[in-house]
Amino acid sequence: MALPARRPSARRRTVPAHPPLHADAAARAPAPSRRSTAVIAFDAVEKRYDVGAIGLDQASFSVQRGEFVFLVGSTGSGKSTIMRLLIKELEPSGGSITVAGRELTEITRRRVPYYRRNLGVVFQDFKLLPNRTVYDNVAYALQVTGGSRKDIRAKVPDILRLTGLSTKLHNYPDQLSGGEQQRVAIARAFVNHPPLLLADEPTGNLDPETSIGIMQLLYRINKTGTTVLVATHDHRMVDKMRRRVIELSRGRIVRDEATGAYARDETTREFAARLRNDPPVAPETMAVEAGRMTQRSIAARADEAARAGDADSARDARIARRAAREAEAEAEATEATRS
Ligand SMILES: Nc1ncnc2c1ncn2[C@@H]1O[C@H](COP(=O)(O)OP(=O)(O)OP(=O)(O)O)[C@@H](O)[C@H]1O
Repeated sequence: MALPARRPSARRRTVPAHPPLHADAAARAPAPSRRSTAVIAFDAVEKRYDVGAIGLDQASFSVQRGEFVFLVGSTGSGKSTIMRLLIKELEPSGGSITVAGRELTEITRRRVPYYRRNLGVVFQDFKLLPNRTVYDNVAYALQVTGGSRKDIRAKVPDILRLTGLSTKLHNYPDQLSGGEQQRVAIARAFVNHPPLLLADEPTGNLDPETSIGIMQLLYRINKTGTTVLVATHDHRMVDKMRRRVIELSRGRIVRDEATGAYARDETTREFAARLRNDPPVAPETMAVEAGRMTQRSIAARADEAARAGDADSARDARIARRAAREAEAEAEATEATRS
């Protein structure tokens, strides 16, 4: 696609918040069930591959609108299977999957493309069109969903600004860094402002500093109201983000917790700053060092931070204290079993 003649508008436009997700309005599938208000609901989902491998084993979870959720777990635990079921690249062997209350098995093959218009999907390997520029890669996502030229001219510069790519419009993918390529992939996934964004290992090929930028971008997108589901191996990032975590093991959900939900809304600038500064005592560090750290010193740290009015430090210390208590209890229980 040719670049529009006029230069992208310098006007700043905020990303619109989302209307409720309509999973497949155009697909004219049966009316949504009223039993769930969740954006995503997995109910006892089974996925068995042809060769007998278990992709998912009785997996049940739901995600509400506006949530930011991490899927974690070791290799082969079922994260990608969840993503592929959600984009209807795979069909479940049992159970029920609903997106915005609509049962996915009721969406016929023919209607799948319409359903997918409600999803933004980002992969580890970017999947950019190599012979198209940054601008055209993003514009293409609008073209295939019937976007008008006017629409494209209005939306593409906006999304490239949001993703920090305004100066790279004319570059081809092989003229970009890995982080920039992933930004293009995110821009492409988000240009239609889908209510649900799925990212499968979005930082898998990136260095830690670049990964922070990508997570910051996903966080910014989430702040516009988009529900974000990220499958990742990046535990460090997950711990730093302190968002909801669903952990899988051999296709089963073994943990689902809202780790460290924020007490207040952060700006993306504050969020990035916090990611770059290690918390005084990170939960992960605490788990490792629990044996060496006395509860008294942690409590003192919490009191000190609270007195100094540093809410973040106080909160980190509180989390650390709780982790220490749990780790000590666990250590005592292990010792008791051994003796
Ligand atoms: N196409 C397939 N055919 C057969 N088995 C498969 C297929 N895809 C996945 N599996 C199996 O299903 C299980 C779950 O795989 P899945 O790709 O969902 O795991 P994952 O958690 O995403 O792993 P990774 O972190 O390595 O990407 C694994 O045992 C895997 O070998």
